Amino acid sequence: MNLKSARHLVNGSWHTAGSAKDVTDPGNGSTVGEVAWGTAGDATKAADAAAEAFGSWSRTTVRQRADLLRTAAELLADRRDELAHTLALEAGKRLPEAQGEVDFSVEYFRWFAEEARRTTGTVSPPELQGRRHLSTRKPIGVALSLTPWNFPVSIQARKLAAMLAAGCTVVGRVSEKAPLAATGLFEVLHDAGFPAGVVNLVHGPSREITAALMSHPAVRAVSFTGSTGVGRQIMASASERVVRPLLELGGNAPFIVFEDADLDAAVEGAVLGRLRNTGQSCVAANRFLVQDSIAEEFAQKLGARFDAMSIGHGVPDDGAPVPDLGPVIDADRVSAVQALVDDAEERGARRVTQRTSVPAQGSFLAPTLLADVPDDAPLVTEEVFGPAAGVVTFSSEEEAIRKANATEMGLAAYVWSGSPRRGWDIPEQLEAGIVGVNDPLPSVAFAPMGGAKQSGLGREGSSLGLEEFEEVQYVAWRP
Ligand SMILES: NC(=O)c1ccc[n+]([C@@H]2O[C@H](COP(=O)([O-])OP(=O)(O)OC[C@H]3O[C@@H](n4cnc5c(N)ncnc54)[C@H](O)[C@@H]3O)[C@@H](O)[C@H]2O)c1
Ligand SMILES: O=CCCC(=O)O
Repeated sequence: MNLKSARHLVNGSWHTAGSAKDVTDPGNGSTVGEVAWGTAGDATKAADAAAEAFGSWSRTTVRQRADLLRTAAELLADRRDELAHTLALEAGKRLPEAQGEVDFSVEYFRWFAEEARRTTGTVSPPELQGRRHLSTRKPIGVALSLTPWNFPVSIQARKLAAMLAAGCTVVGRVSEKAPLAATGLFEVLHDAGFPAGVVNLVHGPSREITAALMSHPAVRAVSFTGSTGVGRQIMASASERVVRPLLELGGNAPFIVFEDADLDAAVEGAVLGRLRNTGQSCVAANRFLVQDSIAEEFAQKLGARFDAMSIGHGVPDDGAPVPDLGPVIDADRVSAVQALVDDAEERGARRVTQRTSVPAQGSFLAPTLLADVPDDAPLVTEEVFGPAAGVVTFSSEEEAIRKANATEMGLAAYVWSGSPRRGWDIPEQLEAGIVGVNDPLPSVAFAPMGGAKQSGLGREGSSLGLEEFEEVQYVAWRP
């Protein structure tokens, strides 16, 4: 595999048209590779290739598609360590988390290899003698897979596996901040034997490439993961040609802890829920809503856990232990998170964590917990996307639910309680697409992933993820 150079894949051939940009290791600022920097013309060629391949690929049997997806899963698993190493370097991940991301990506290819065979339709009983009513599911057309840097491999895998299982051909674009391992994923698909033109990839300036792809007449679906702001722009441009949008956007997950929770388990859940991927996860626990009777104890225990974490490069030299926390993606992310913390302190929030020192080289932040955070502080009203969070208190279930839902975002939410009734009742009242009950890591390939409100439209994974790339055709038949 060539994991130093993110190239374009068009009609089965790799090339590096255009100039190139460096890809940087957030853990020390060194260059780890380069990404080809194409143009709108390259994007159009990729969409042309996908359009040309659609006719034959959409008519392959589900058995053929399932077999290829299974081969891709096996090849991806074989290349796991190589891919994870590059992924850890370019995205600033801890090596075990990068390995976990590739393993998770394998699951999507396995799952959709199985789901491909279940694209069944219905036959409805007729109301008049002799008539027949059938509905079938067909691939929608050329689909676009546009993804961010935080989970660059697994988010592409979640989209590509579903699109290919449905019988769509694909053009992908990945974030220039972490394009190498994601390009390695496309290489896996190429090497697994997907025919030329079925899977294409183009790198380059986001607006120009996306505009060229969205205006291509064969493109019928766009699956975008990223910020809500860019998601709105994608949705507006999808409206021009009535392209079907699937949008996985920003979050602001409440992590609600009731006084009947196992407090130590809740604290451990909070560490994982907040600090997985150095806090840069769309489903991350963004703000802690804690019942007032246990709020101080929760904050002190969580603050102590944050302060005790080791911080460093995610791929340490010479067999040194992997640190508990890696860098964030770049200096802009450091400043954005720091600004939210500073602002909350100016509004009267109290710092619970003590540590401020971080490694001198690279984009690091000390994990930070604040208490007594006002309800309107951006630290709790906005997506932090980094290793900091605030504790807000509540005194009743009603107040917890009101505060949890007081956001335009609705991706994930977490509930910690020992009460089976709360485990059932509270999720029903939360405006979120995903709820973890005593579970800080809800994502699995076989369950639906997606958000309510401004966190997005549609679902990925599960059987619903396949339907996003299918058109239902109804046939009324008088034999
Ligand atoms: N809901 C989910 O499943 C999910 C998953 C991961 C990340 N996210 C969200 O993504 C955001 C962080 O990722 P990001 O900073 O890469 O997001 P982003 O929206 O800035 O970028 C996402 C992708 O879109 C491209 N892009 C940027 N501006 C564009 C434009 N004007 N037109 C077309 N493409 C454009 C980027 O190059 C990147 O590839 C967070 O808000 C996070 O919550 C959501
Ligand atoms: O950032 C969003 C993806 C998170 C996940 O897949 O669990």
